[in-house]
Amino acid sequence: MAEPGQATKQAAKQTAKPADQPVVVELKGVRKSFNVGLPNETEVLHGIDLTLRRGEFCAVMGPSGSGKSTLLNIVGLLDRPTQGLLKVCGEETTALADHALTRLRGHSIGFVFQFHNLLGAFTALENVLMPLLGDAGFPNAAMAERAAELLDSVGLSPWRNQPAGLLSGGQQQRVALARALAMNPALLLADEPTGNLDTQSADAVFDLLRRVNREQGTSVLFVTHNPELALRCDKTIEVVDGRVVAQAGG
Ligand SMILES: Nc1ncnc2c1ncn2[C@@H]1O[C@H](COP(=O)(O)OP(=O)(O)OP(=O)(O)O)[C@@H](O)[C@H]1O
Repeated sequence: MAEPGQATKQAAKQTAKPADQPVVVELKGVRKSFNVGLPNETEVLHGIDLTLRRGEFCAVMGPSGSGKSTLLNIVGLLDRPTQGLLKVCGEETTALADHALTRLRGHSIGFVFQFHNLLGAFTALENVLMPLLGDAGFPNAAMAERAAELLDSVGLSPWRNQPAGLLSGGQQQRVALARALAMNPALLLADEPTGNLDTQSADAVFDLLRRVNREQGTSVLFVTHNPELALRCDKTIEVVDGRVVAQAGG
């Protein structure tokens, strides 16, 4: 069992990415409360500052209930901060209308979750096609080709016509990653994508994330409870009780 802070200290020793890359995500004093105005109002994030640059791969660690998913939901524009500033891909988001947030999210952000939310009765290929469809009712040849390429890039070409529900957990997570990459997002948010997998499958999914990050310059926020995987990231932040208590690397 790693000591608290060990992962962040060791990550600091790793080589940092160049600091002159453009900023993809910037949070300043972000606070989040739930049940605002009700007797059970609770502040879960207490003023988070965070900068993520193009091509940076940042682990987010911290105990259960510390606010990691809440933070990812805010960065992913699925939820709004109660206070503070959030810039995504250079756009200040806090004053944006819902439809503008949806547009920015769709073009700039890919999500991979612990429970990958694939449609089990649909094939691997169909799952990857979903975000490419947009308003189109049916996929065109270019969409089908892109989905096939994405599945190939995660090593799943032979399984493209398998119903997703029949694939192994690791394979399903790779389909989820291919789906998240469909729109070529600048930012990938991964909330414990390896949490449900055996060590070998977790390593394979992590290696894929790392490869995408290195080859395409995708910035990644990667929530994990696994200190060994955190050590392989460019930087690590530790969130405890809604505050960033340690930051290393970057
Ligand atoms: N919609 C909500 N309404 C009220 N409280 C919430 C809501 N979502 C999260 N919380 C609370 O916010 C706190 C932080 O939750 P969050 O899921 O962000 O933690 P976490 O660090 O991701 O935990 P885990 O590692 O277990 O996934 C918890 O106390 C949780 O109960």
